[in-house]
Amino acid sequence: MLDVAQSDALLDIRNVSKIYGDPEAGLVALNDFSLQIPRDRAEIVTIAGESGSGKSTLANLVLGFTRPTKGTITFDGLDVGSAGAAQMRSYHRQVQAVFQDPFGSYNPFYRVQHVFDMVTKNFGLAENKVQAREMMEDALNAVGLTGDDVLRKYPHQLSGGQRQRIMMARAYMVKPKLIVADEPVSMVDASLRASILDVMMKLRDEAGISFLYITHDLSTAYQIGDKILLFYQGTLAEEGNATDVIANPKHPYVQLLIDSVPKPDPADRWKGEIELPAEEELRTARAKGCRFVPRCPHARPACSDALPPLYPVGPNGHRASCILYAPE
Ligand SMILES: Nc1ncnc2c1ncn2[C@@H]1O[C@H](COP(=O)(O)OP(=O)(O)OP(=O)(O)O)[C@@H](O)[C@H]1O
Repeated sequence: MLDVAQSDALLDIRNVSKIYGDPEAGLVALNDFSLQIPRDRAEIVTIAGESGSGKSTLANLVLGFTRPTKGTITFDGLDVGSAGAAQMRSYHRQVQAVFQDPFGSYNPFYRVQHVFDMVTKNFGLAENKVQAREMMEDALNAVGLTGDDVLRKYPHQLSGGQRQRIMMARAYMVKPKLIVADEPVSMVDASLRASILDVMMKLRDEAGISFLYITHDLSTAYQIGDKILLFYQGTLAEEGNATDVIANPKHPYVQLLIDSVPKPDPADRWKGEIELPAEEELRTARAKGCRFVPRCPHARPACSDALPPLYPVGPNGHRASCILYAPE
């Protein structure tokens, strides 16, 4: 993966940690994380990992809903962690969000039209009603829907896939540079999932919109094929091109997750009598080592001394945070 120079990045996350509670001893939801999304080409960056691995924390940080404990997030030169209300307003024109089950928070008595009226009003998108309607049609067409079909309907009259596409259309209407999509496909079945992925890829390729795509589902990341980052308990375990990582995972956690590797060599296992700390202890700001030690078939004493850096393990920026790959 290319390491985009700071000035070239659209989104530039540098050494960001989010610690809940005491900064010295609290729970580390995200640990020393860096990511750059380039300005000159749109890409879909998949963030994957188990429940509690820090994915939503990252989404909330990027959206400015919560601030980093350490590190900086800049977008087009704006320091998202310290921006004021007016700056955040213009920021949210450029960075939109699509969440799972978005209609859960909408009034079921409003027609779909209301969702679009609100976004048009809030962001001052149109000069008049005719222009607003044209923009709605354009946005709905971009996600494979038409206005007459959906605008007059109530949320419960739509399928899960239609609701998600409507939320993509709503985000697209604002013409953002980045969409943070937190589990946009989790509520829908496999065939509709593919159609939402098609929408994301179309918006990437035709509208130049990048995505931070947060999911539990590795098969969708594989279909998209851009960059993937796999989190384990707030730390980045492995990153690279999705096809490389999924075909050839290197971090023992990612190997387990993908379950595509032969059983580890028994001779390689830690055989000594060691007392393993509770996993929550490994997440506190005082913890030093790799958080995967209690579950890792390759664990050795050095793994508890320090969290390994990301070592190169393959082409296209494929890197893994595991001492198995430390240079001799
Ligand atoms: N406001 C908060 N206060 C304290 N701890 C929190 C808070 N928000 C999240 N956490 C903790 O931070 C860790 C990461 O949570 P996060 O929601 O980012 O994980 P996730 O990967 O998005 O999980 P899921 O897939 O279940 O949504 C978890 O241990 C969670 O309990």
